[in-house]
Amino acid sequence: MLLRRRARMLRWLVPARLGPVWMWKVLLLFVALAFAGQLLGVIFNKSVHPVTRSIFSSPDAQGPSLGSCQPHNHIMFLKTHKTASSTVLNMLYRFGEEHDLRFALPLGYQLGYPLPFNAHRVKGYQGPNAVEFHIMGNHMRFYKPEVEKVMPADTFYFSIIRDPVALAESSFAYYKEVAPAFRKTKGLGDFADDPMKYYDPRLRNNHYARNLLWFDFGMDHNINFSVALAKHGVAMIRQTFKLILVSEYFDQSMILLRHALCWPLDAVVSFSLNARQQKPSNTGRTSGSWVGRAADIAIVGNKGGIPQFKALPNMSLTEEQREKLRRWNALDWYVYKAFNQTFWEEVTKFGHAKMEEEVAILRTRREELARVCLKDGGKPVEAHRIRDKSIRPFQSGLIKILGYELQPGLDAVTRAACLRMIRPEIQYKDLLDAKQFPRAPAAQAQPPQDAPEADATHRHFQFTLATELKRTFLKRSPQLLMERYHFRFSH
Ligand SMILES: Nc1ncnc2c1ncn2[C@@H]1O[C@H](COP(=O)(O)OS(=O)(=O)O)[C@@H](OP(=O)(O)O)[C@H]1O
Repeated sequence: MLLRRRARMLRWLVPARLGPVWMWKVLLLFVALAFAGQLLGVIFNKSVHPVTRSIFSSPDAQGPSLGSCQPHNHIMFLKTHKTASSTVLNMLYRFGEEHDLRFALPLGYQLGYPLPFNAHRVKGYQGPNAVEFHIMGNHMRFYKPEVEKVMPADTFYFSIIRDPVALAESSFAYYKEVAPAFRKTKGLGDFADDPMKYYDPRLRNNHYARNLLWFDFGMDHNINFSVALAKHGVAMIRQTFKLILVSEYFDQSMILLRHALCWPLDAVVSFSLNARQQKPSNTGRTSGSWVGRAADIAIVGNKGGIPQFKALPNMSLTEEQREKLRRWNALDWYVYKAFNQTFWEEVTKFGHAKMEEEVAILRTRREELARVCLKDGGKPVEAHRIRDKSIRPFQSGLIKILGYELQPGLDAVTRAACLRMIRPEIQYKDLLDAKQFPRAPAAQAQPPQDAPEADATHRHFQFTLATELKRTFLKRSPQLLMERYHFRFSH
């Protein structure tokens, strides 16, 4: 009796809770279809349209129409020092790599700098026009007859300049321990007050301290200033260089460059490379670069577990000292003013409204790419915070050169494109070198040939060498090592 009642209860409960069998069948069919759909979607997306998922293949990558031009691919960029030229070179590296172009790469890391350029400094050079080179852009002291041996006749020449005061700040911070004229000073203001007290034109590496732009363009940077001479220099530059970009108007420069080269928007979107760590000034003002205090210190080593400190150079400048620096760098100041004017004449020809519109598009695109590619919204970070050692920027002197960390979890295509945008110059050159000369020995294994220890490319050699020495030597005498190699380790 009791059993029968329980059985009746069960029969009532089960169908009521679980529903009829046909309903289960329909449900199962739905689940199976949904699963198959998901599976197909994944397979389809991965194997048929992998690229459509990447932000780099969105229509925004092309930017506003360029008309019916053909992209330039014979390009010579004179990479002037401390002018944002590494950011520009990164774009050339990216474009060349993506389009399988051939670079006129240096044997080491610079094209013979600071000696005037010689064609034999190019790796793989076999005589005039024997090999087709597309892009040349590493540091060199310009010397046209030799460049013309390497680059085809239809090459587009361009370069970049920066306000000589800002350039002096950047150069001072970077080459403080390298240029004798800077080494002896207490700070940049001290140098500006009386440059002749510290400057000896005969000393190696002092070109970093006076008319560095003029020097990089291949002219005599110690010659006394006269308007006639300066005009002649400007005319010489104009004869060869079709476009001179201005670091202070970097985004407008990129728009002019993109139209001159007929390149898609993404080719000129970049993240600033080689930036110094910003510091608040003691007056609360920043000068476009950091203005530190004499009391600022950097840890330069570790001796017996005790950190070793060194004072950071004093970078602060009064308005009077800024004016003195303009006078000291009078040739550069003249060049800057002349090409700044030319630049704005070009913008007028291009159209101010159109320029504003395209700059806004460029900035939006950069923000978009930064959000996708970079950790923490693209905030530059100190080298030792970058976990991937292969993308740590080179460190010079006591100041910190910042780099970027990639956003984790990117798909392979996006990651590769993002990585290109933040790969530091030295590592990028190595990568291109290895691609162009697959069986050749690594460049950094060679002893430096180009120039003295100040040569930025040799800094990498020093870095490599010092890294090897680090374990055995640093513990015993970090200070000695710092002085010998002029740089600070980024752990
Ligand atoms: N996009 C953009 N716009 C404006 N300024 C920029 C940009 N990218 C890099 N920079 C600044 O350029 C300075 C580094 O210049 P270079 O890369 O030419 O240096 S180097 O000669 O190759 O060492 C360095 O200047 P300082 O920070 O004043 O030292 C960079 O911050």
